[in-house]
Amino acid sequence: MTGPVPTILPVATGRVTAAVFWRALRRHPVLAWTSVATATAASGAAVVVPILLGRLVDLVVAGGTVRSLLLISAWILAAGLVAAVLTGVSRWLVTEWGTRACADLREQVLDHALRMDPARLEAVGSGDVASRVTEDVEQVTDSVQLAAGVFTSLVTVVITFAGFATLDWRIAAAFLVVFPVYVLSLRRFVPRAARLYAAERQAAAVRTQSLLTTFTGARTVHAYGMQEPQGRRVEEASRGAVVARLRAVRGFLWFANMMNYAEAIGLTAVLLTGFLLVRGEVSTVGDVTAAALLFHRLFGPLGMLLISFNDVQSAGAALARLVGIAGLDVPAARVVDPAGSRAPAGVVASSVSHRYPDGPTVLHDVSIEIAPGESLAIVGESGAGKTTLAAILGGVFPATGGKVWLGDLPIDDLHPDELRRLVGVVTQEVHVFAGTLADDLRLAAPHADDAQLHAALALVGADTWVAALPDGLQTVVGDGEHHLTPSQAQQVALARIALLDPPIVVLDEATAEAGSAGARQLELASAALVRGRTAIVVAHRLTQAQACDRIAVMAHGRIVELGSPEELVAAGGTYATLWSAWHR
Ligand SMILES: Nc1ncnc2c1ncn2[C@@H]1O[C@H](COP(=O)(O)OP(=O)(O)OP(=O)(O)O)[C@@H](O)[C@H]1O
Repeated sequence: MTGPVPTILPVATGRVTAAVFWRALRRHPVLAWTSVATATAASGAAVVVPILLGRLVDLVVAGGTVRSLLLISAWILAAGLVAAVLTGVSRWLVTEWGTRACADLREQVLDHALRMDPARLEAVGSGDVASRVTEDVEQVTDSVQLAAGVFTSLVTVVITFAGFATLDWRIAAAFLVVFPVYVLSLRRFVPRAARLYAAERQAAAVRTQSLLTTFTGARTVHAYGMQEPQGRRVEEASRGAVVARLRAVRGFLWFANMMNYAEAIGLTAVLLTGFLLVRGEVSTVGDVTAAALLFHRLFGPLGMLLISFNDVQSAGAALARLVGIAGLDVPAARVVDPAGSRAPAGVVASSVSHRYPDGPTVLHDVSIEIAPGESLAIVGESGAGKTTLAAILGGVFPATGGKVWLGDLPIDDLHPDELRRLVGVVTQEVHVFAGTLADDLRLAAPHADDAQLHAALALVGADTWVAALPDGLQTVVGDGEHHLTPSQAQQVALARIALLDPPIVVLDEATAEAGSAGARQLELASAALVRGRTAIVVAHRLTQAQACDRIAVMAHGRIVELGSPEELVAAGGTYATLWSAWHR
């Protein structure tokens, strides 16, 4: 049915990352052009200030009049003011531009992460995805300010260098001695930084994964007394992240030092050349002063550009990981016709087999046909493959072999939205989302009104305890809020399915969590949900199986008995033995 599931999420190449980011930037042309225009005007106005200061020096040396000194001072003031205002405006525009581009990308990444094939998500572990949609998104968003700085610095460098060259080309040429220092430092730093930052982000992802595994498996960790080895694993992952971070910082400090050397060399070269030119009377003290001031002005943004290579590399690594998710081949969003979803539909499995990544085959050649409106119970020993088969029939993940049809449609061809409208699944892991109970229920049916929510709760027998909640449907539930018992959480999950009202339901041990009083209640809730639908029920309680039209008995990944409860009891096989034991 599907090939092996890749076990790592892709990271985009530099070219793809740049192309995607460029596309995101181009989506806002007005902001783009106004940003470029104001940044150029701001830099132009700022370059005028040192040039006018040079004039002022020459005027003082030549003994100019007070009026001419005041006039030039007024121009300096005006140019400085214009430069300051325009710089502020351009920074705001560039930040706005970058923020919008990042927001587009973030939405795309989140959308792709949510639409990802669950089998792939399971294979790669949710830690990697979590770290990408949290830490990497945060890093890229934080880098917008940096990118705005880089952009304005770039414009400043170009405009200032042009101003520099108009003063005296020899001084401009002297300034060029800084470039060999820059080039050599960059050539050494850039490839190292790429490696160091990628390693740093990877180590952070490993740490997140290790923490998530520990928290989500906290009960198992406690139950098996695994606190110490698990703690060691987390500690190792954290140490790995710290070491990777320190390596990256050391690499950066070396580079920052090289930038300071370059500044000293550049300023010495400019002043020395200026001194020789003034002595040879080919240039004025004012021009050299202006050149030194321009150099000083140039060095700030130039240093910013080079030093931010550090952060640009780091943000680039994060961006590449985001683009890796944004580029995943996930089904496109489509509007589904809700009217078509309630038509009766059967389920057919043909030669379905399955193996989890790196595991043995746990389902072997399972074929079964469930007619529209028929209910099928799956029973069998622990590990027989009941949950796996139910999950595959419910489209939770695809089988590694064989084919499944829901109604006339191969399950692989169904868009996730269509799939969810066609089949409602309650797995063993029910989750109560943080928020009001009403919000939790409306996840399944966003437009349901309170009366519909109450009706769904009544159907699954939850109306009494919901009525007793402090704020009824508006009670805030979830972690750290009003606690729902496992059986209440199961009922909420069942009520969500009732609201979704799909023609097919897959209920996997919906009664397993509860004590015997609650179990009976949940059994009734499941039975209410099964009525009038095609149903696949993984049944641990045989009374639940007995209420279904047919029962499939599984052992070692195969269906070993199949028939109505009466037929199976009469056949005197495995089910008959189980039933008589249950009855006793
Ligand atoms: N996510 C998984 N990764 C690897 N192996 C798995 C996974 N889930 C189940 N298995 C293995 O697949 C086999 C079938 O498991 P499955 O949960 O489908 O059986 P089951 O009959 O539902 O058992 P139970 O009643 O205990 O839930 C078992 O050997 C189990 O260890």
